[in-house]
Amino acid sequence: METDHVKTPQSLSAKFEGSFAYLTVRDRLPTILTKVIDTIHRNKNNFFEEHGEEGVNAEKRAISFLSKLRNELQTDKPVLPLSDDAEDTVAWNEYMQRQQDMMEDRQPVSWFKSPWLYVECYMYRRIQEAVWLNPPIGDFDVFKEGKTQTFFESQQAIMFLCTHLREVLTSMDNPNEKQLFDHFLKFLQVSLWGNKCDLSISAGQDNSQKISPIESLASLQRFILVDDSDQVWSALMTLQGSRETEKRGARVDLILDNAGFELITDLVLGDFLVSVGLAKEVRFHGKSFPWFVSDVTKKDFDWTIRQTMASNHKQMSACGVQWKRFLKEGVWSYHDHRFWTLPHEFCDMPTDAADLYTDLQGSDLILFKGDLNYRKLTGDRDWEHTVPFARALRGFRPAPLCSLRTLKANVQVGLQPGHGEMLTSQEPDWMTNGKYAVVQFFCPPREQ
Ligand SMILES: O=P(O)(O)OC[C@@]1(O)O[C@H](CO)[C@@H](O)[C@@H]1O
Ligand SMILES: [Mn+2]
Repeated sequence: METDHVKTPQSLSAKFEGSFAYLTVRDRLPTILTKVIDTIHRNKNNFFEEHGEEGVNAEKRAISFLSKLRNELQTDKPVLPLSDDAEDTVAWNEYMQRQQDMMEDRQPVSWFKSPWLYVECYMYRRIQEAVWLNPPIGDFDVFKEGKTQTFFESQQAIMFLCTHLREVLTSMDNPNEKQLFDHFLKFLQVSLWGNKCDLSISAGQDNSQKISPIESLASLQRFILVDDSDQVWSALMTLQGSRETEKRGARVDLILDNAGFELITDLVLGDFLVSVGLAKEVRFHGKSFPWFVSDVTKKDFDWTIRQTMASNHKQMSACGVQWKRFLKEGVWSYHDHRFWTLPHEFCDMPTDAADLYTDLQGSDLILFKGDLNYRKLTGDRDWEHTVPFARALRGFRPAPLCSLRTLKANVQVGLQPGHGEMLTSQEPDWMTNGKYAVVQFFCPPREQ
């Protein structure tokens, strides 16, 4: 639904030589494929132990499939239809046709000529195809090792955060609105910066782990380019006391991004919201297969809660126990939908995943974590920086929503005139260096 006078710009693409999209497709994606191949190879003995010769054959076939894929990418071959028969195969192949229909001069859809968002998502789906086509290793998560490692590397920061949360919750006896808001802001910002990288915010660079993630927030404030936190707060506050008969608080949907430290920051935020009555329900949405290296799947979600429960650190394990209880009581729930691992822009959701859109319409606040979700919200297009966020959403308006995102791709809307230009002149890579962030909110207008 195009309601505004601003024309929808073209998609970012590797066809623009030298662009961030181009460099990603040329350098980053083949490197990721090489690492995946290496991971599968290193697990050869495990596959043999579990499945005998069949496991080794599966390993060989998957590696040969992925090497071929890497070659197709590097030589800009036409993108191929998927050949497995998963739940989403038809949707992917239809989308490829849609891309084909948009190509100029009937050129084939290919890695360096088609939209970056599409080809990058497609690569992760092809990696999964390699696994699914080889049933003995069909359950293998090629990114699991990395996700586990980042979780263990950020133990110190996780302990700080869990301790802080438990202290806040036990010390808050009848807090006033101002106190509640201050704490809310902190947990929201920790979740925001959790997206910066998978290591801890406080001590990612060295290993000293002296500063708590909470203490670093003040110094990071100036890097938040758009901060609509007060509107997020208002969205939550309108639900306070407005439903006398129901339990107080909002239904919050948290569209997760990465596992490791970021997931912990999201769980801590979800815990805070529910524990202080700002939310009556938190629904976490993850991916249904391994995606973009570090994204959360159901297995990662469950594993993280189990690990947290099993910690020797008292406050950390107390958090894990509480989280398990929230899930058991249904106050928290985990959901996945195949749409989150399709290449579509979110404005396609009403037509291409109507059930998910209807589901999200029941939310009081949707929090979208991370860079890829921002790219999908805005269609990964070459927008002017001053275009309003509402315009870039192009009719995607299921409920009040907010993007919590550190900038790692060159799309940014909703800035004040001149702001983007100033940043470009001072720091040409401000959109991709992960230093900056946005808390960008949109509320659909009320029905007449
Ligand atoms: O969504 P996330 O985890 O914040 O970031 C995903 C990401 O690392 O992958 C893409 C680059 O290949 C970019 O969208 C972004 O930099
Ligand atoms: Mn991610």
